[in-house]
Amino acid sequence: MTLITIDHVSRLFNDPRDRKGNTTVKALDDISLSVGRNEFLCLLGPSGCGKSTLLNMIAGFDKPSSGTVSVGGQVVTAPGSDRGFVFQQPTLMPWLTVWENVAFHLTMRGMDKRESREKAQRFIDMVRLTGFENHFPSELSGGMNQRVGIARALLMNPEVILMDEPFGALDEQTKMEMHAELVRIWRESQSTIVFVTHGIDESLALGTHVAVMSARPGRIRELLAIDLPRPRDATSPQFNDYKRHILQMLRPEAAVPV
Ligand SMILES: Nc1ncnc2c1ncn2[C@@H]1O[C@H](COP(=O)(O)OP(=O)(O)OP(=O)(O)O)[C@@H](O)[C@H]1O
Repeated sequence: MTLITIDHVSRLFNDPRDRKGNTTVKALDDISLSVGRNEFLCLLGPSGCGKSTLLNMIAGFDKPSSGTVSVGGQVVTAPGSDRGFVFQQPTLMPWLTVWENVAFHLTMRGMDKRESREKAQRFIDMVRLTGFENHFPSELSGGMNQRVGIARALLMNPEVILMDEPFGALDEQTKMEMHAELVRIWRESQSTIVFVTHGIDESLALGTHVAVMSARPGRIRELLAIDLPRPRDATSPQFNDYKRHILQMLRPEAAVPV
């Protein structure tokens, strides 16, 4: 069943180099895409192809210049609690503990401390931070802080989790561990994920689908359904067949001057 529909979406920005605002930059050009419930879609493409712009429009942080984005049949006009967002940096409050960060949205809504603490625990356990509830972000590793950000997004029980290169700053080993954790969390929470990355391996490690985007103006070159068993083996011939296919799609892009 379709949960997210991106229907002929284009996005023009004023060219920041033109102070008078007479020229525009086309970041996205006529994107149409559907994401089914419980799918894990990776948006993959070179830097500047508009991945974050598209994700921000699903989140309701930005609006299309033309076309529409709908989630659950409703046209997106603003952020909403049906969509959780995990940023590249975890954006935690350094003066709050792990559980206070996870429960942030609940306490903001006026829920009492005991109840919000209880609600937060389930998600702290889900991201395997049990025992770290009273630690501060500065006492945790980058990967652990990112888990706090994921738990905070999950707590609102969103239909969709939107993730903008959340593991970009992590080392390879931690990134691989986080991939396994995220797949487990995705299955356990039965959520739908849209995940932005420029890593081919990352997209193939995670996605049920990979939307390969072209360099600016961003278009969908191909939507691939990834038919690989989990846990995914990055050394398997099938994994490398997908990788070769994507590389071939992206290769001519490298030659296009930006
Ligand atoms: N607010 C803005 N004003 C002007 N141009 C913008 C704005 N936001 C994005 N752009 C331009 O739109 C294009 C797409 O940007 P976007 O950040 O969505 O790309 P991306 O694929 O996420 O890149 P990266 O992987 O480097 O984060 C870029 O050329 C960028 O310069």
